[in-house]
Amino acid sequence: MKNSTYSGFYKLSVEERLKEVAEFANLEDKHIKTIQNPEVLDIEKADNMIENVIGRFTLPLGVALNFMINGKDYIIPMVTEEASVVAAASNAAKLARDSGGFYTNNTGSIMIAQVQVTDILDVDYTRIVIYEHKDEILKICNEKDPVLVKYGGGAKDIDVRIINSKDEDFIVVHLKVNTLDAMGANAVNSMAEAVAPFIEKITGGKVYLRILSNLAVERLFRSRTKVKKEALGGEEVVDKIVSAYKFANADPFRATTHNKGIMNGISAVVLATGNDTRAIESGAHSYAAISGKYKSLTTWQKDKDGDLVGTIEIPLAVGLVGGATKIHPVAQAAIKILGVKTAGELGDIIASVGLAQNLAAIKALATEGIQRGHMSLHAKNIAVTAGAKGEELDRIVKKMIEDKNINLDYAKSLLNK
Ligand SMILES: CC(C)(COP(=O)([O-])OP(=O)([O-])OC[C@H]1O[C@@H](n2cnc3c(N)ncnc32)[C@H](O)[C@@H]1OP(=O)([O-])[O-])[C@@H](O)C(=O)NCCC(=O)NCCSC(=O)C[C@@](C)(O)CC(=O)[O-]
Ligand SMILES: NC(=O)C1=CN([C@@H]2O[C@H](COP(=O)(O)OP(=O)(O)OC[C@H]3O[C@@H](n4cnc5c(N)ncnc54)[C@H](OP(=O)(O)O)[C@@H]3O)[C@@H](O)[C@H]2O)C=CC1
Repeated sequence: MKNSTYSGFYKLSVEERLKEVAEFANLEDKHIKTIQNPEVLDIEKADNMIENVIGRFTLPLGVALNFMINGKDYIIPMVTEEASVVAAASNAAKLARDSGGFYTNNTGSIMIAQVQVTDILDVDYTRIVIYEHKDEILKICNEKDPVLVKYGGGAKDIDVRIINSKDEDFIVVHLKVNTLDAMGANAVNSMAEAVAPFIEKITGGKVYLRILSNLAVERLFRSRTKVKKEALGGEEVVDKIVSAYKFANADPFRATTHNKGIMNGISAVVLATGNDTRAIESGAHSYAAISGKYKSLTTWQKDKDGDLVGTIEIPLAVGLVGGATKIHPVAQAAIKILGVKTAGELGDIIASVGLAQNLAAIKALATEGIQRGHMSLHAKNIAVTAGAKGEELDRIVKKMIEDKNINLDYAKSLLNK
């Protein structure tokens, strides 16, 4: 069985690391060449991805190690501009490994599209009329995407909600669509637009907005983990981590930063796999506030043995088909590294990375503080900004950490010396 645990992986050269990952994931030559070549997103492809293209923007692709999820080992590709994120994820996954790593479940791939119906006086009566036409509504939606239906997906159900706004009451029809392995935005938006004339006909109202909701409450991913107190440095550390969680859950100012730490990991995998980071970010923060108060997306508690147990529950509309996932060559290589076959498996992994990322951050915060680990890795960025290269760079980083003086002025003065 494949093992994603490596000690000191970061001490290898870039080429050696890629070789290890290639062996683990059985990467083909084309994937290796893609990862090695920053020019791989050719300008024609880029020009077709967005508008007014004038070039490309490259970011580092790293891998988080040590992840065991549902008994399977994964190496996790992450794209981020922030130092210490990848190290922290690997660190936490290593802590969780002794107790089996992460265990997940999810609610499936139902996306919601909203059709807003206005100019209706008798909203309660009309709501019931719309439900009577559910089968016709679903039929019109499904005619729009026979491919999705062929694979077992498509529009499955509706909800009809009355929204009380300040000026008027209106109706919003939710189309609930199983988008299978697609993120599904284009798929459900097409359905919402196709069904709008029929909804106008049966209600006598006027349809305005027809668009998906990024609050994907029927696409929830859950992950749990347990970390032995010994791995954390004792029960006292468990208590400190639980207390850090309680702070986040009680105070939106802290919860925002706590959840930003979770998204450090989540957005990095979402980006690496060519998925839509804004869709995931907006859904996550909205879900964190679903009770009416903005809270932590994770929970941390002490179990009867004094060990730390944690959970995450988060909407994750990620896909393997569609969007940039199928266009961006590095995203395809990232999917190959993960070895995932379904969007559900990808979501399970991403939720687990979020939980791990949060564990690393709050462990550091609750004990030694964030600066030692984070700033020692960030020191490399500072030394590069100062103009250091090669062996000189390593020496300057070492000296800044030793002297606990990690800033640009000091890096420049060391370089001049
Ligand atoms: C930074 C570490 C990992 C240092 O880690 P360490 O404490 O020095 O521990 P270690 O040297 O024993 O290393 C443990 C493992 O970490 C990994 N690791 C260790 N060093 C490296 C490295 N250079 N490159 C790659 N991986 C590394 C690696 O897996 C290693 O195992 P090994 O390979 O040695 O068997 C630790 O201090 C940590 O996890 N800190 C948390 C850092 C963090 O959360 N950064 C995110 C940015 S800060 C932020 O934006 C979010 C925040 C904090 O505001 C969120 C919040 O407030 O909740
Ligand atoms: N608010 C938001 O978040 C919005 C996001 N977007 C963007 O939409 C894009 C994602 O849209 P999405 O609908 O996923 O992309 P696509 O429309 O590109 O892909 C989905 C389509 O792929 C086909 N398909 C083939 N195999 C499968 C399978 N196994 N499972 C599911 N579908 C399959 C389906 O039918 P068929 O072949 O007939 O197409 C399906 O409709 C992202 O780029 C996102 O950024 C767009 C608007 C708003």
